Amino acid sequence: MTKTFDIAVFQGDGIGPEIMEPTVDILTRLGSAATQYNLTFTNAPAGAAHYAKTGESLPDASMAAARAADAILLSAMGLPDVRYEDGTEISPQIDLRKALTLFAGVRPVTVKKGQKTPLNMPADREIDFVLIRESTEGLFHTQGRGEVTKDEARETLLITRDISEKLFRFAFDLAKTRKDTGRGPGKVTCVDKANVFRAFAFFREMFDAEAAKHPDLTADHAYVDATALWMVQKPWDFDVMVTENMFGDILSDLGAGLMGGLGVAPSADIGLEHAVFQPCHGSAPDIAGQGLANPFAMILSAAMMLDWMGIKHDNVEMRQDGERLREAVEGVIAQGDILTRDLGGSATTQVAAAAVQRALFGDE
Ligand SMILES: NC(=O)c1ccc[n+]([C@@H]2O[C@H](COP(=O)([O-])OP(=O)(O)OC[C@H]3O[C@@H](n4cnc5c(N)ncnc54)[C@H](O)[C@@H]3O)[C@@H](O)[C@H]2O)c1
Ligand SMILES: CC(C)[C@H](C(=O)O)[C@@H](O)C(=O)O
Ligand SMILES: [Mg+2]
Repeated sequence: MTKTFDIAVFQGDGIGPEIMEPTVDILTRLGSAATQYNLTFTNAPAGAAHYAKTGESLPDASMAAARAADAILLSAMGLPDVRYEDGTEISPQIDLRKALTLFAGVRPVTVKKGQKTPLNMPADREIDFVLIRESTEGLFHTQGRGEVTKDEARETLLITRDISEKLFRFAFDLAKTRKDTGRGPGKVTCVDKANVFRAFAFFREMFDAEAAKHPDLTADHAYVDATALWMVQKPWDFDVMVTENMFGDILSDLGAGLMGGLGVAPSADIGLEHAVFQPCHGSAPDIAGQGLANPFAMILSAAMMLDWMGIKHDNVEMRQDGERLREAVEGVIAQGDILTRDLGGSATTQVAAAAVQRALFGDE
């Protein structure tokens, strides 16, 4: 039986619409060819340009569309020159994460054998780990509400039991799935700064409590500064790592760097009910409107969306399509002759996306 799923689409700012359009084209084609599912799309205006025009960064109607949708696709939001009155940038993606309690920011880092990486990696090595960034609290708790006087500025880092327990359960479940499918050794690393901050000792305590429930998995701890070093020196040692919001924001860009750049770094912000799928990168105003944007991170985020919906709704075809889509992008990257400028090629956004369609559908 064919089931229809509605996707809320946040095209966002800068290169956002340029990478969203080919992604929605691919998803539409996959949905039309499928027999077990069909996709519809609801446009949800939001972001910095929308704020500049209307005074609203995340209109109620867009928030309602996000809540009503089966999944949410988001390209990138924010522009350096458009700011709220408090001086911070327009960032409705943070509001979405908080409003929909999307505590698990899932940011996979993979470098296949032979894929370009700035690391001098032994030929027999591959990188394959998942960084889970808590995405609703931590140092982002007072985002936009920090106290600033003439002589002092203050922000608060918040770690709660409720969110941490959900976060760690998610991390161990993911490690178990990866182990069961032969993808990883079944190890979760808690990345913190428990040597200095009581909040992180509390974080670690809750991690250890969840770890005790999973004797079949390995749990370890690493300080965030050492983790940055090891992500460069021996990234193949990680399986699932789980960390606070700000640490995860920074380390996930380092992870993107290992893969060759932000243009190939997908992500998913997942809660118990809802999820947003978006690249790790921003609106790239420096290259917007020139056809230079790499669409792969956005397309890979769409593949994560199919994975998530396929599991949630037990829709085998959708899961298979998620896998096929990811393999198509990986195939184009491995082939190496049709790449955008950030990966050393000269293909436009449209040409790179068309190569993925060819790999998927066998187009001429
Ligand atoms: N998730 C998001 O929506 C998100 C993430 C990060 C930054 N931002 C916002 O985006 C704006 C720009 O921020 P920034 O410049 O620090 O980060 P950015 O990620 O937009 O760009 C950083 C660098 O990476 C390049 N880049 C990014 N995505 C690319 C792609 N798909 N293809 C090719 N090159 C790509 C850019 O050209 C730039 O040189 C800011 O307003 C920021 O707040 C949004
Ligand atoms: C643009 C910004 C608000 C966002 C964040 O800090 O979470 C981005 O850097 C990300 O990694 O998704
Ligand atoms: Mg970031």
